[in-house]
Amino acid sequence: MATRVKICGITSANDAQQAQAAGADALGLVFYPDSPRYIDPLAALEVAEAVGPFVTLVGLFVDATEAEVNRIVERVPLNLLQFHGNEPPEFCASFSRPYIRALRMREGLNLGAAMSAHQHARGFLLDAYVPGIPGGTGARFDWSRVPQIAPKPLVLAGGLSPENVAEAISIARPWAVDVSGGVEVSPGVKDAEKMASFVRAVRDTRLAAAGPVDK
Ligand SMILES: O=C(O)c1ccccc1N[C@@H]1O[C@H](COP(=O)(O)O)[C@@H](O)[C@H]1O
Repeated sequence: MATRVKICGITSANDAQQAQAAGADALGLVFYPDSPRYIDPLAALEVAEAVGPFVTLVGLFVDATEAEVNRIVERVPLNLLQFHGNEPPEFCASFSRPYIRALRMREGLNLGAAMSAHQHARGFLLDAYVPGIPGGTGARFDWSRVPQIAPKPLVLAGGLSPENVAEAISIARPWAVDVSGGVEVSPGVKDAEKMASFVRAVRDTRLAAAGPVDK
C-alpha cells in the first residue's frame, strides 16, 4: 500500500515548492505561536498560492481559541486541520474543515478510548510524548506500539528522518508519515535534499511492499 507523506512546519513559499517537487502529498502549516515553525496568515497564503491543487494543506493548532482558528480558516485555504493540544472532540469538530487528532504516545495512554472519543476525526496522528512540549520535538516512540487495526487512518510522526523512515514503516505500517525536524537545515528552514531523500525512502518501501520490480 502506498504510504502518504506529510511534511510539516513549512514556513515559506520556497520550502513549499521544494516539498512539492520532492513529492510530498501534504504540507503542514504551524499556527502555534511558540513554535520556531510558526507561520503567519499572510505567509501561509503565499504558501497556498505556491503549490498545486492536489497538495493537501494542513493547518496545525495547539490549544488555540475558537476565534483564533476561525481567523486562520477564513484567511488561508486549508484542506484539513490538525489539533495537537488538549482540544476536546466537540471543539475539533466545530469548524468548517475536516480534522485529524494528534495523540501523544505517553505511557499509559488508552489509545482506543482516545480514538473512540474523536468519532468525527478523519485520522489520528501518533507522535512522541515529551513533557511540556506539544510537538516538533524530534523525539520518537516505540513504533511497535502503533496498532495494526484502527477505526481511522493512522499517521506516524515523531523523530522521523530519511535514515529511519523505512524501518518505521516496516514496523508500524502506517497510512501516512509526518516529518518536520528530520528534513530541516535549522528549525523552520527545510532542506530540499533531505525532503527528497525522505520521500524517496518512503516510495522505495512502497515498491518493496508491492513486490519485485522488473528492471
Ligand atoms: O513542528 C512544530 O513546531 C510543532 C509544534 C507544536 C506541535 C506540533 C508540532 N509539529 C508536529 O510534530 C510532529 C513531529 O515533529 P518532528 O518530526 O519530531 O520534528 C510533526 O510531524 C508535526 O506534525
